[in-house]
Amino acid sequence: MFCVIEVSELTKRYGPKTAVDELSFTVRPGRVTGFLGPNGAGKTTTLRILLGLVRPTAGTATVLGRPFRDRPRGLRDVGALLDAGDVHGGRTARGHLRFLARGNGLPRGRVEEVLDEVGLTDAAGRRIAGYSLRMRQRLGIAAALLGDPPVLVFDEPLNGLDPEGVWWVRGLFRRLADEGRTVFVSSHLMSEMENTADDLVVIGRGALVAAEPLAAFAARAAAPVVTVRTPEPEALGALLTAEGASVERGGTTGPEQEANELSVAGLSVTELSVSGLSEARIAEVALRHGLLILQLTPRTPSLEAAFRELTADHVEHRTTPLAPPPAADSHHPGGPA
Ligand SMILES: Nc1ncnc2c1ncn2[C@@H]1O[C@H](COP(=O)(O)OP(=O)(O)OP(=O)(O)O)[C@@H](O)[C@H]1O
Repeated sequence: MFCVIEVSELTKRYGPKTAVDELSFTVRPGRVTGFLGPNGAGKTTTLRILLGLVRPTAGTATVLGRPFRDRPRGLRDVGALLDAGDVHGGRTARGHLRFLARGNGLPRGRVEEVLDEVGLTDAAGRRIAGYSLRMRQRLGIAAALLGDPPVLVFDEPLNGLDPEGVWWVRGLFRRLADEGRTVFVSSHLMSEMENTADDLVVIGRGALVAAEPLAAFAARAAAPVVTVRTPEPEALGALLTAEGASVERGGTTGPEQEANELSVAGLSVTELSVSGLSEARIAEVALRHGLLILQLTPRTPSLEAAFRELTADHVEHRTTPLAPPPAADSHHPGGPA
């Protein structure tokens, strides 16, 4: 299978801090791939390495088979939005895009096309300093589209967009992917990717957590769990496990806490969390063995909850303020390593 972006054993250390940790994944064309991870997971660092702005400590990151630094075609090969705030505020949007077009040997007419595409034509003569974050995001997307590139990389492009803007960006990504381009989009929110991405690359603390189609991630990580309340947890639990389910035992309530007929019978009730079997199958197993079930409640965790759970061990707890990044090998845009 041809993969446009290939990251292999990539590591980036800043002093004692490992920002990216032996990370390997691939990104395919014709798909929108979400690059997900909690804040500080290493997404921006990975994207900056991919775009040749930061040098890795070890490993490789290639675009179309070569490191980005070795690509002379610039914006014609890869369009990127890294930081929407990283533009000269004194320029107009049109001036900024013309400057980029000139530097990349692109025709001037292309500037008007992308301004129109992102809906900035009317505001194109205004200084960028007066732009809202939303307008800057659109301008950043226009710059990424300028060279009509086959590969597009966006760092948190939905940040600061209103619902209409999010809807528009989603449509744009879909169209770009449908045209056969590679669209790689980072976010720290699964809710943003849920209706946007075809594939997911999930990282935590710089390391890979999952790389698979969104549908596979949903089926695996957000599989339905059935809560079963029963006075016969051992027997039922063993039977369900034998049927292939995975069973977790929850709390038990005694007869005095059960405000129903069971309190009369003097039974304690235990809650089991069962995954891997439907409620109908669970009920059928219980019936077949004459076991009493009091309640069967299916629940499907949200994808956001599944993502948070998966990356919970990988969340960086910033209890002390971060030291400003060193000037060399800057984390901030505009300072290639
Ligand atoms: N230049 C730098 N110097 C020191 N540490 C850095 C530098 N750049 C990034 N880091 C650290 O590396 C880790 C990964 O940061 P990175 O910005 O890549 O994460 P992220 O997933 O993009 O998170 P966010 O969404 O918060 O930007 C963080 O702990 C960050 O503080």
